[in-house]
Amino acid sequence: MGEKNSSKVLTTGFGIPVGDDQNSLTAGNRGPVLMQDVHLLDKLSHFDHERIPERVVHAKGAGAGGYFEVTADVTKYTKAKFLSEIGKRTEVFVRFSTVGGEKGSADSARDPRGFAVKFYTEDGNYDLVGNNTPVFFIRDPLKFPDFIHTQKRNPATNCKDPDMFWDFLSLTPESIHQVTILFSDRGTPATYRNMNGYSSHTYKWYNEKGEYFWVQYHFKTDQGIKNLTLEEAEKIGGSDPDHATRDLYEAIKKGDYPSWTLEMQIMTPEQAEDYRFDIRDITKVWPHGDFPTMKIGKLVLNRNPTNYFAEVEQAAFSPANLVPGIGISPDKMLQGRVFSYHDTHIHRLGPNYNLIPVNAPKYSPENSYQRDGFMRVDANGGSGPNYWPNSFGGPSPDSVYLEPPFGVSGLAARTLYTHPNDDFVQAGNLYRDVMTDYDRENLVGNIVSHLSAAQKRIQLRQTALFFKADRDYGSRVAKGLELDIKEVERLANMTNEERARATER
Ligand code: HEM
Repeated sequence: MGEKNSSKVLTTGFGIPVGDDQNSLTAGNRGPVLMQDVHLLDKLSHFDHERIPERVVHAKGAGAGGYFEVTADVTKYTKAKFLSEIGKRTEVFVRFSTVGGEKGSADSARDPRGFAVKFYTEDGNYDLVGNNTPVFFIRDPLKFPDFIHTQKRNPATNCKDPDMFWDFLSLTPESIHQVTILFSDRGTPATYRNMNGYSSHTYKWYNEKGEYFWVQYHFKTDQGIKNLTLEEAEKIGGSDPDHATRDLYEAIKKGDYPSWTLEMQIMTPEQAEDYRFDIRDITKVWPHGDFPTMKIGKLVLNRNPTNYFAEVEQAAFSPANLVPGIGISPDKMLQGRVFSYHDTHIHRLGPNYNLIPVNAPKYSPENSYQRDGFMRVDANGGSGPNYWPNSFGGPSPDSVYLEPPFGVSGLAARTLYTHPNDDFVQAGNLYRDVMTDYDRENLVGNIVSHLSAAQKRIQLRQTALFFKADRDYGSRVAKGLELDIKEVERLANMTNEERARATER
């Protein structure tokens, strides 16, 4: 198998040759075992400590290596070096995932899919940690832990719970756009190769002159979008729960390398100011009619990991890993995310997780004054200075890498989010204008099949939201659930607070 055992003599973890790996050291041929069987103790102890915490979300996933190639000149928008010329290639590592399930859960689950890309650039690692959906359920990071709790298991039964799932979503009307995508067949992609990836958030690009732009990333699959129907997903979930993981591995193994075309939406700050949708609101898209996409590159996956744990399980992505030329936007969800990933990686992998080969920069030296900590397994900065400023020739900051200054304003307060457009218009447009009759039929069927397991009052509250997005949409769900359509309409006409009160237990 591996190169490591090339000497062919089995050793302990400390390299000491082992004479017998089948029979413990015992007193007499039937035991008991002697405490001095250090090989047995070492082997059992290492096994006892094999598991690390799984990711709190996105625990089940598959990964692969490859490259990103630039196909258009974007230097007037960004000074990011890896995007600096047509034809330039950058090594990447990509991990796809489901969100709510555990590490052993089925790849076919109805769930958004994670689409995380690590670019190993000459200015350090840039992570774009997106999903296969252009929007999200919530727009405030304060809601994220509660939202995720409802997608996981009931604290008493330890089972998935449709009441929790729909209770939270129906009390969180801004989720309607993402819920509509999730319950379409796009909620169950056929494979990881057959789905798009999106930044979902708005990010900032800035150029050499210090001018900045708001951007959204769209990785469009070159394999074509393919989804599973509810029946297909349920069948595969039972018979082959790792189908998407295997599909990715097998395709790359046989040289059928999957690829995605990166298309960008780009907006000037002036255009953003009076734009009809809030560019900081991750529950909204920028309709392509307003901002057409521009093709700028190609992402190709052509290398399977040789060891899953080493590369995929230990991969640690973070929206905080940005390179000069790319910044975050004032989207408060994104602000929350730039804290959360580093924090969770320390819990999952330890404070030196940045030195694990899949996470370490490959094409720029790590020149920091960070030292020590658990599992600092490299030279730890050797004898060089461990503080700044110093006059011993240590690395120094260079202002050329600073992000240009940007303005922020406003009164600090915990205020209810308001914006002239409402949360239902884009979900309604998606239902009416983008979906086909077949899509709408499956959407309603998928919702009815899931929502029917929740309490009646929750069904009513959620169906009122579908109704607010589109009358036909809400009416068809109501019919499928055998709800009183008059009651649904009455709830739809209430404010969110009134609706919540009217449907309390
Ligand atoms: C405030 C909102 C959010 C918070 C606090 C949050 C937090 C987290 C955490 C703690 C992890 C586990 C990371 C690990 O253990 O390696 C994670 C994984 C992930 N999140 Fe989020 N998340 C948020 C929103 C989002 C959004 C909006 C997206 C997509 C646009 C997203 C995409 C991902 C992906 C793709 C992964 C898996 C990365 C991998 O493959 O290792 N998350 N998130």
